[in-house]
Amino acid sequence: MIIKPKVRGFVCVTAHPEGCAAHVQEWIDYVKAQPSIQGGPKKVLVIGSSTGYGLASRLSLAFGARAATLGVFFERPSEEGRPATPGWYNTIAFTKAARADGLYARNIMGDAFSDEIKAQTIDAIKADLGQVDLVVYSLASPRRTHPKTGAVHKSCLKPLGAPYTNKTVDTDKGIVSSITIEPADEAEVADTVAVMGGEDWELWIDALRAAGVLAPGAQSLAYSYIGPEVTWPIYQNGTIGMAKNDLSRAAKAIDAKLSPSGGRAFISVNKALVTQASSAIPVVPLYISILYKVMKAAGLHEGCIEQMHRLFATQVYNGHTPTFDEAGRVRIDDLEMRPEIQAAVAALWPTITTENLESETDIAGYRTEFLKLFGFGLNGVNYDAETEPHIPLI
Ligand SMILES: NC(=O)c1ccc[n+]([C@@H]2O[C@H](COP(=O)([O-])OP(=O)(O)OC[C@H]3O[C@@H](n4cnc5c(N)ncnc54)[C@H](O)[C@@H]3O)[C@@H](O)[C@H]2O)c1
Repeated sequence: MIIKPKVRGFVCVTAHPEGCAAHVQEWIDYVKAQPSIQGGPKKVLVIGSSTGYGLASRLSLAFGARAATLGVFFERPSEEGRPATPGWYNTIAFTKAARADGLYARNIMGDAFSDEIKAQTIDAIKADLGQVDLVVYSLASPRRTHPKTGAVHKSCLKPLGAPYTNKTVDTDKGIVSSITIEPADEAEVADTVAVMGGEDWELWIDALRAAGVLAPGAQSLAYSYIGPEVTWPIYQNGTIGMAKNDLSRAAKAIDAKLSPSGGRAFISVNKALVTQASSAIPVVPLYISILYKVMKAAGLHEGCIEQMHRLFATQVYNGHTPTFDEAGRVRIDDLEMRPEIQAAVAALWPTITTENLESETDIAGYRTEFLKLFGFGLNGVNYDAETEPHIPLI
C-alpha cells in the first residue's frame, strides 16, 4: 500500500509505519546523544505510552536510564485498505529498538479506564517485573466508560460561565478566523472531569497497591498544562482546567498514599506542543504556531522528547529532587512561561491574520510537526514506495 497523508480537520486519518519508526528513531537518537540518567527507575509503567508525552517518557527512561518499561495504550490496528493509528506503529518501533538494545519492553493494548486492562497490567507486572518503581499517567482521551457505573463520559473543551471569543487557525487551510465557543453546562463539566480528571489515576494506584506491585519508594506522575492568559478561558478556566484541578487533587491524595514508603506523586506542567490531543483544542494551535516562532528565535524550543528528558534528568533522577511551585507542581513549562517569551507572543497575537500567518508565525513548523505525528515528512522514508500497513503488535 502506498500511504499518503489524508488530513481531515485536526486529524490525519492515515499513518505511515516506516515514517512512525523513523520518528521514534529520531527520539531514540536524541536520548542516546544525552548523558545517561543516573539513579533512574528500574521498572516503569507508562499509562498512555504510544504517542506524545507518554511515549517520550517511556523512551527517555528506557534509553536514558535503561529502565524496563511496560506500556498501556489504546490504538486502532490496521484494517483492509486502512493503516493503523500512529501509536500502533510507534509502539512496534519502540519495542523492537528497546529489545534490540537488551531492554525489557512489553505492551498492553486496550482501554486503560477498564478494570480488565488494570488486571492484565498487574498480571504482567507480577509475571515479569515483580514490582514497578515509577508509574507515569499520560492519558488524553475524548471519552471514558466508567468501570463501576458503565456510564460513558465525553469530555469537551469549553469555557465556563460566558461565551469565549478569540482567534483560531484552521491549520490545514491556513485561515485565521474568530471563533465563539458557548459555555459548558454543569453536566459537561462533570463529564470532562470524569474523563480527564484524577479518578482513574487514583483507581490505577489503588489497584497496583492492593496487588502489591508498587515497589517501596515508588513514584507516580501525571501531566498538566497552564499556558498564557489568552488561552485561559478555554484551558485553565474551562472544562479541561476543571479536570486538571481534579488531577491536582488526585496527585495530593496519591502522594499521601505513596509517601509513607518514601515515594511521592506529583504533576509536571509541560509545554504546549503539537500532539494529537492538543491539535483538537480551539485557539491552542494558533498559540503554538506563534510560540514556536518565538521560542525557536530565542533558541529555547523543545519538543516532547526534550521536555521529558529534561524532566527526568533535572527534576526526578540524577540525584535531583523536584523543585515544586506554590501549588506543588514541577514546572517544565518554565521556558515557555518566561516573561520575555510570553511578552513576545502577546505582542504578536493581535497582529496575526490569514495574510501574515506564514511569515509571522511558525505555522510551517506546526504543520511539519503535525504530519510527523503520523509518520510523514521524515528523512530517509520513500513515501512513493509500497509499504506494509498490517504489522502485528509485539
Ligand atoms: N500536548 C500538549 O501540549 C500538552 C501540554 C501539557 C500537558 N499535556 C498533557 O499530557 C498528557 C498526554 O497528552 P498528549 O498530548 O501526550 O496526548 P496524546 O494524544 O499524544 O497521547 C495520549 C495517549 O493516551 C492513550 N490513550 C487514550 N485513551 C486511552 C484509553 N482509553 N486507554 C488506554 N490508553 C489511552 C493513547 O493511546 C496515547 O498513548 C495529557 O494529560 C495532556 O493534558 C499535553
